[in-house]
Amino acid sequence: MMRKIEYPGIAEWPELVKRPTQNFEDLEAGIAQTFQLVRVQGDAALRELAQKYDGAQLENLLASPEELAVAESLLSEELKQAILQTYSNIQLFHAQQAEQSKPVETMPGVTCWRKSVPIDSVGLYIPGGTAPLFSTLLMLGVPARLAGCPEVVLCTPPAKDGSVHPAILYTATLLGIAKVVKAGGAQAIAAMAFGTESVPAVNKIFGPGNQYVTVAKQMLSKTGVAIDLPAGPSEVLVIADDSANPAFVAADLLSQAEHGADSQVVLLTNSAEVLSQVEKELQAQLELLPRKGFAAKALSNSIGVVLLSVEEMIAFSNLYAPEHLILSISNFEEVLDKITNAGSVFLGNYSPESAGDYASGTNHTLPTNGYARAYSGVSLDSFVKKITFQHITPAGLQNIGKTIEVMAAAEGLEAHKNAVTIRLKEVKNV
Ligand SMILES: NC(=O)c1ccc[n+]([C@@H]2O[C@H](COP(=O)([O-])OP(=O)(O)OC[C@H]3O[C@@H](n4cnc5c(N)ncnc54)[C@H](O)[C@@H]3O)[C@@H](O)[C@H]2O)c1
Ligand SMILES: N[C@H](CO)Cc1c[nH]c[nH+]1
Ligand SMILES: [Zn+2]
Repeated sequence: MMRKIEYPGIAEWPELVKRPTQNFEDLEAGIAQTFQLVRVQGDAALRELAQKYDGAQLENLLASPEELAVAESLLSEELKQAILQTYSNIQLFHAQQAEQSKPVETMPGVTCWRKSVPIDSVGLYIPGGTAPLFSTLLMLGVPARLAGCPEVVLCTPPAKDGSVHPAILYTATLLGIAKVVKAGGAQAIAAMAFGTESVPAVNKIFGPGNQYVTVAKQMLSKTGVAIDLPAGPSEVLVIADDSANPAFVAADLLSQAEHGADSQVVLLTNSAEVLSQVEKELQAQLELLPRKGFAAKALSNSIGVVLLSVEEMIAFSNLYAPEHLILSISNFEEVLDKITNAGSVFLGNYSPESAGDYASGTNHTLPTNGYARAYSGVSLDSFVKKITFQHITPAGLQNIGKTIEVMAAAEGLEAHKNAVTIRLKEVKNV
């Protein structure tokens, strides 16, 4: 069960907001070996590691056109409808993120503008180690398509029999993604970063995953391949006052705890009574879960904290910077402006976090492990570069030229100054 902490002083908070410790050095050493193996042996390494980590013996690393074609017939109508509804909601929410940058005349004759240009090739990692997260494919594939990225590659771990879940294949087909690679973990990230015989190297890699996937993505920082954000083991922080429904709160905590043993969930409350009721609910609901083992382990890494007031709880939450924040408090409208660090926020007793995981339209690929202090979740912007343009007329150069010359001279960069002076001389002579 969760560790219970009552009225910790502010000095104790920095220790409390630390996620369960991981030995990153050991992880990095193993991942560096995987990177090297994939760089040198390409597809052969992917086959070897699929056998080692996923128990799958693969002839072909790519899902075949037949596997893709048959997937639809393996899904219920109900599930296909749910996928289509979710697709539509994500599309609606992300389409309105498109930026319309208008040209700005900063001085007469000096015009600047910015244009969003899709990233040429992107790789999507879809987690599949313990559950086939086809919802993540919608979260990444819909904005990739809206942005207009021409080349989209998908990697996901194979099941033991070498198959990929039909819902992932069906969703890939809906999105027009034909290259579905059966590779998981750090080896999938390496394949998309460096390329193999079957997997093209891409410019940017997207997607959440366990610690191996997340650390592998972070290790790419010096390779020239971009990543979306560190989106590791799922987490949720619930702020609950005495208007909260303990059964709902427990259900939300368990919804993220069941993702994996390395997930963490946090309950903050200003009522010791709410904490003990939630604990009872957690025990009862946990028993009913098929993924009880994962959830119980995650709960043992989790905390329930009693604080003095809503203000204190918000301050603690801002320091923790949760991936998901749920406000189960009566006056949530009054505190929205005080939230400074969170990936995605759910308001009131009837906004379960699962709504954002699946269907409301917001993106569920979100920063974990405190990275919400500085990172945003995936959005349409994640799939484009913003290129700036400018055009200066001869009259415009006369207006701005002196400013450039003075600044360049002050920095001691004479050639910069001269690039203006040489033109101004010509403009004056015309
Ligand atoms: N933050 C987010 O936005 C977000 C969204 C969805 C899911 N998630 C998280 O994604 C994760 C999915 O994890 P998962 O494990 O189910 O699937 P996964 O696909 O991320 O990882 C499975 C792969 O991990 C590798 N692996 C497993 N054990 C290994 C070992 N001992 N050494 C080296 N590699 C190993 C294997 O290659 C395997 O294919 C969960 O932690 C979940 O909480 C996060
Ligand atoms: N909660 C996860 C993000 O941390 C996303 C997800 C996918 N499926 C269910 N949940
Ligand atoms: Zn979830």
